[in-house]
Amino acid sequence: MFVTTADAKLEPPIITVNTVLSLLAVDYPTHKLACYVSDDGCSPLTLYSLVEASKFAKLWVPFCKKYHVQVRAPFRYFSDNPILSSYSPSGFLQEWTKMKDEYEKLCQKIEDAVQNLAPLDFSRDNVDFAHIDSRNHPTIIKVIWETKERISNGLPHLVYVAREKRPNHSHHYKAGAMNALTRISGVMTNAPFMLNVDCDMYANNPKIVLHAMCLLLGFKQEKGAFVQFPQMFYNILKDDPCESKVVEAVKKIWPGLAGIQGPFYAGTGCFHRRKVFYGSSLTDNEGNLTSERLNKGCFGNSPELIRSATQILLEENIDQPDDLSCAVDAAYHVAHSEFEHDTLWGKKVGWVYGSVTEDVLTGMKIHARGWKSIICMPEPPGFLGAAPSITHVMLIQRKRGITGLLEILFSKNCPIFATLYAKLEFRQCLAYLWILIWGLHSIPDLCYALLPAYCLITNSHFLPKVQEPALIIFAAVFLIKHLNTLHSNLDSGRSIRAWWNQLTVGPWSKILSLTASLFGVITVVFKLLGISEVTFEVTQKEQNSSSSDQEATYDARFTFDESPIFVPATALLFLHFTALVTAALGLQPPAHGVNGAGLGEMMCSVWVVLCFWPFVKGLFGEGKYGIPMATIVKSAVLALLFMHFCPKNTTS
Ligand SMILES: O=c1ccn([C@@H]2O[C@H](COP(=O)(O)OP(=O)(O)O[C@H]3O[C@H](CO)[C@@H](O)[C@H](O)[C@H]3O)[C@@H](O)[C@H]2O)c(=O)[nH]1
Ligand SMILES: [Mn+2]
Repeated sequence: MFVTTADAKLEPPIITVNTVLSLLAVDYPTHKLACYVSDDGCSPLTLYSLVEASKFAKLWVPFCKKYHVQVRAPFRYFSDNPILSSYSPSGFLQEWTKMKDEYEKLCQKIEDAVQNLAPLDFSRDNVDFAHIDSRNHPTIIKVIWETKERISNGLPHLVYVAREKRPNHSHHYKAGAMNALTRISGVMTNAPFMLNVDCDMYANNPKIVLHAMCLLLGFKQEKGAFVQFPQMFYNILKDDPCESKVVEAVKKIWPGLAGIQGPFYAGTGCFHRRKVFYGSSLTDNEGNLTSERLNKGCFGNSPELIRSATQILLEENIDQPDDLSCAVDAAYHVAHSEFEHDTLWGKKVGWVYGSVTEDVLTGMKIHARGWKSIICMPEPPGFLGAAPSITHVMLIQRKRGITGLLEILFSKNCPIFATLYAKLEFRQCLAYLWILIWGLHSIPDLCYALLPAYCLITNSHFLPKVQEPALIIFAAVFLIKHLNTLHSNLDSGRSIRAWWNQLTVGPWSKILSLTASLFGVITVVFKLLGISEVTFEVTQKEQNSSSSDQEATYDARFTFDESPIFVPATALLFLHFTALVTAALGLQPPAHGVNGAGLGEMMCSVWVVLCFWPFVKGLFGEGKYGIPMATIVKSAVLALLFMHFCPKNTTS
């Protein structure tokens, strides 16, 4: 079980701790489990929090198992009061209260450490954390808890890992972290299956491992490379228009994919077959695994790793070390920043490098070797995470996503090649293309958003006039589109209210498109031109335990900063204001006959302004709710430039 975290500030340790606790408490023989936490931030706070959490886990895990607790992430569990029915076993309430006390103490300790109130006690290990720079440090591996006795109802192993980082070595962000974890766990415990989650995705269903094992084991012919649980969120508001997208994906697109080669790998909430990461193809029969493929050039210079990989590939019995500490030296060796040098890691072995959406890329490479993937949607959902509630975070996330997907599209990893030269099925390829070109929508979106303003300013038209019957076609398209969303909303059991939100806030998708997606496209163009590098910006995570206190509306959540990402949309708005004023006052000389702009263009222009309503509010907002002056000036300049280049209509 792998958990990744990268920054103790953006990803508060208490969130990671909750995820880890929910994993330590799953229903499965514990001596078969181990939990590894990768900390790319190399923060003593994270380690301290995990050490404290492991002490709490000794009470928490037995409590969960004794009372069959469903949600085993304490912050979620304690956010509801216990349902005390006549069935509550005697003593439950006392234990519940005690557990809640203990959890609050744990939170307090972590909070104190974060606020720098309590000195962190690393008397044994302080050498490691002295003068740590998170971008330049040696490997730190700490076995926080080790199950000595092989009993099935104890605590799983818990290991903290901060892989070596050096400024002159690319660490490949999350993909690099996953590869380091794969190797470290390979030499330490070498389980044939690996679960990975982001630090904010807790296990919401204690039976997840059993569900996944049912799908991965016990078939005569194994086909499934990984079992993906859909990415779901706990803090989605009622009638949230963003939810409708998620629901649609889960209800329609994922099951659709399941009929081809299976769902995409979503980067979190996924159980992988380890041997797939070691390069095994579906049709490889054991004979293909010659020792030549298991050499240093492939896996790197670690005899322990090669031995463990051999056991996995040949499906031999796995010899687990009696004592994890014996394996720590080997683990340090494989976590070295230079270890991957001249090996196939990141290419044919492990998570694939070359995109900030390493998940889609890695999943595609697995499908290209002929494997299938499996979707698993138990009730209650397997994993839940926090959806970003501030727009700013959403924009970063979307921009990174779009960038990563386009990186794949414009590289040798493009799925078309995988279909032509490897085993990616044609329809699966189409599915990948469908998602990879997502960001390119922003270009037509931009053109369409400019069109009405352009027409009003130059007094030309793109729509038929009111009296022309052709207008019906346009009106009908508009109507049908919205009736269709209404239908799909009602179909998935959501209210008319949700549909209305989608209609009014739905233009959000336009905002995202003309801010984040557009910048994603620009980032990729810059990368292709060799002007700049793409980096993985980690998103801010927050812990909101109950959704009821989140009555905030979407507009109220819209925050701005100096980032250039807001410039195009603001400029667009200025343009439409100018256009509408021009048209209303009839400042443009009328064009010949019926060729001028008409009601249609006006309505479209108003519609664009409505779509960007949060920006209109932003113009008048204050503090983080207002668009900064610098952005306004830049946008105004951009809008003026556009108007300058509009062809002038001269009266003749
Ligand atoms: O250098 C890094 C950067 C990130 N992470 C971890 O990567 C995860 C995802 O980062 P986050 O900022 O939360 O990005 P999201 O957009 O929420 O992530 C989605 O998109 C990513 C890229 O497609 C996938 O890797 C994730 O699994 C998927 O949840 C987090 O656990 C981070 O700690 C690292 O371990 N090392
Ligand atoms: Mn995330």
